[in-house]
Amino acid sequence: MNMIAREAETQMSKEGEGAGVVISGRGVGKTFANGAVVALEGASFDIPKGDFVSLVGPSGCGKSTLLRMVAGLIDRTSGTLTVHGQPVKGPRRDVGLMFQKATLLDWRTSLENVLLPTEMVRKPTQADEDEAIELLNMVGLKDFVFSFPSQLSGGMQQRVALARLLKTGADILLLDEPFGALDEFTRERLNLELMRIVAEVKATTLFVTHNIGEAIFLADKVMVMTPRPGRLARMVEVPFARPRPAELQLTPEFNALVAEVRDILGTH
Ligand SMILES: Nc1ncnc2c1ncn2[C@@H]1O[C@H](COP(=O)(O)OP(=O)(O)OP(=O)(O)O)[C@@H](O)[C@H]1O
Repeated sequence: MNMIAREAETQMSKEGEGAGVVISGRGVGKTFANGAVVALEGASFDIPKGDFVSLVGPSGCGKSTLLRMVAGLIDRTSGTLTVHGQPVKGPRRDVGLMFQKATLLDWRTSLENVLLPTEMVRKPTQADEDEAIELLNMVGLKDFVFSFPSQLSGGMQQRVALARLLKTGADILLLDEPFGALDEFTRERLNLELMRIVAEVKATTLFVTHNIGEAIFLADKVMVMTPRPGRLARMVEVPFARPRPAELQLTPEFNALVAEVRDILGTH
């Protein structure tokens, strides 16, 4: 990145912090294969502290790419991107990522899996263990603290992964279709719990999904993306008060917003 871009990034980060913005992008772009594949182009956005933002868009529009750039796993090709006012240069402790597949270690219990990120940096203490058990309680696995992944359903494994993510202490959660591989019933239940948990830990959350209803139901804002090249088409505000009962999804107001997002995506 050149000097001017770095200065602009620093200036922008100061402005962003003042406004309580946690993640900020200006003209963020990413190409692969020496520019042959434009995964994302010109994405500009501000995500305030504590917001839940859903990313929706067709397959290949750059949702995961954007998430990976925010996580510092891949570098951007253009634009500026800051987290907590600092240019993203690599993975950060306060940013945690969760994928569709839980990637738990089979030979470790739920508790031992949740303690893994702590073990990477130091020897876990009794307080760490207590906190891990509390987090497993929070995600509804009180009775499965000493179970192994093979003894858990897919939904339960994702719950362990969520507890493991929370144990890192990250206050920015990047969730890439975390419940996408689960059946609809389990997914809906986990979504309700996720809403409760992120509010409880006051996390700022970016949540990728293909499901428009789910995106709206969970979020304060929906980032609607369009493909080839991936662009941020609109940031749609979700006006519904919290806590949100599941029945909200049956109301005309909710369905009107679903229709609006479909319109932007051109999927009517
Ligand atoms: N490492 C890579 N090398 C080459 N092309 C890539 C790479 N990663 C992503 N792409 C391309 O960039 C574009 C955006 O991919 P990305 O995975 O971000 O989309 P997505 O919106 O998350 O898709 P999906 O909803 O299917 O997960 C796609 O065209 C994809 O093929």
